[in-house]
Amino acid sequence: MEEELRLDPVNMSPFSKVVDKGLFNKSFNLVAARVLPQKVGILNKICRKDLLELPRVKHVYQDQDHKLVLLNQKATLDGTEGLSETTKSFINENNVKLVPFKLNVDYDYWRAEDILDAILPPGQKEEHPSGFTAVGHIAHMNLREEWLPYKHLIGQVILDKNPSIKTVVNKTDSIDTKFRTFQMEVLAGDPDFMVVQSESNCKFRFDFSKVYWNSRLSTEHDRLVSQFQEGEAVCDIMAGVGPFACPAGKKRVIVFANDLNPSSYESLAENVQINKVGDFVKAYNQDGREFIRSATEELLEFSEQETIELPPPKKLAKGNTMDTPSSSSSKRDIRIPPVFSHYVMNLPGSALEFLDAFNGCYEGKEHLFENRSLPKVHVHCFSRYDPPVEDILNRIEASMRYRLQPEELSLHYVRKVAPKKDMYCCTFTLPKSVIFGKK
Ligand SMILES: C[S@@+](CC[C@H](N)C(=O)[O-])C[C@H]1O[C@@H](n2cnc3c(N)ncnc32)[C@H](O)[C@@H]1O
Repeated sequence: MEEELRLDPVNMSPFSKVVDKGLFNKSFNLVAARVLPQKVGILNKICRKDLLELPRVKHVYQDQDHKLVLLNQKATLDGTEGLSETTKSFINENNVKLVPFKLNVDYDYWRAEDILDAILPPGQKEEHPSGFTAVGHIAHMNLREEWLPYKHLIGQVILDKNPSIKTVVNKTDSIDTKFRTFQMEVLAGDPDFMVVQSESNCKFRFDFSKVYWNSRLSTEHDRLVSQFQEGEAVCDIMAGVGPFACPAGKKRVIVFANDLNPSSYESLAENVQINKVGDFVKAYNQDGREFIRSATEELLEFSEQETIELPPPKKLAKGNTMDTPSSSSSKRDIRIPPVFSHYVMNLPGSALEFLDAFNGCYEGKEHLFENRSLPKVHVHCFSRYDPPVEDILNRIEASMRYRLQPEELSLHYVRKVAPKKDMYCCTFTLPKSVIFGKK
């Protein structure tokens, strides 16, 4: 088992905004075996268990024409304790001298957890706040009230110990705004909120203080995108900055992506460009309820006029072409379908209430589905019930005015957002009587 150096509590006022790094200079008294350089290899081999094995600490040092090999922390200078019989014999047979060794470490040596454990008052140690969510160069923390007096110290430690982090912020309220953004306070670093975040093989640029982004949803983004097929059309009604839309566009899925927040819309449009999916993804800035209807009509018009012309397959070395699903056929155009195959609604606090907009959205257009499946809806929601099915079926019915049978609803658990609040994705096929019925 690896040994650890221990850092005792340091005395620092919670109100100091700057960590006194000098307080973390520590010396540890150890014992070293002074051996000839040619003996280091054999010592390392046969006495390994008795040598110092500490993360981020080298255990062999030069001492004139000899080497000093550090022994484990239990070893005593007279060689009587903390060493195995093999090591003791090696020491005797080779006339090895044991000498005192002072190991000095400083602030740079310690991990963020060690430093925070030493600064913060004793309590539930495992809950000391060294964890954060990274969004681009921003470390996003959600500090509990008891740590707030130390927030600037915590921020500095996080900044110092994570080279890719340039800004540390703390969430100062719960998310309840219309656009699912939250107030934040800079604890350390530059007040720069413009980030570039990678996900699903795409890059997303956005202002983290103005739009919604949650890196914990990456699996959910990938899960839904994997259900979309090349050439299908997807209506992403609450698209944010494009974490469903851009990866889907890369798969040559046609996406109408919308967000009501003007800042999200701007970033969405920019991310479409950054990820070079402009042939497949169109960005909109409307209310979701109106968008369900307007996008459904616009897609039909669009499909009657246009096809998407794909660039010729990329040339590879020796004249081979890159083999993609559609480059195997000689046809290079993708026909735009007249109907959406999927509607995505990721606004878990209220998206179920938007389902009424599907009533009559394909009224008089039954013929469009003669050779196609009816569209699927993937709508996210929260539920406080366990099991949640009845609660969700009731809410779908209240909004869509149609009672789904339990077997018509596929419920995917996404994540826990609070002790009694889970997020789900409900997937179901839009019933004929809903979409072909009256508005
Ligand atoms: C939970 S976020 C999800 C964003 C994105 N789909 C994702 O997975 O990261 C919900 C989004 O819905 C947008 N929004 C809120 N109300 C809306 C509405 N009435 N119509 C359309 N979008 C809305 C917010 O601006 C926010 O970007």
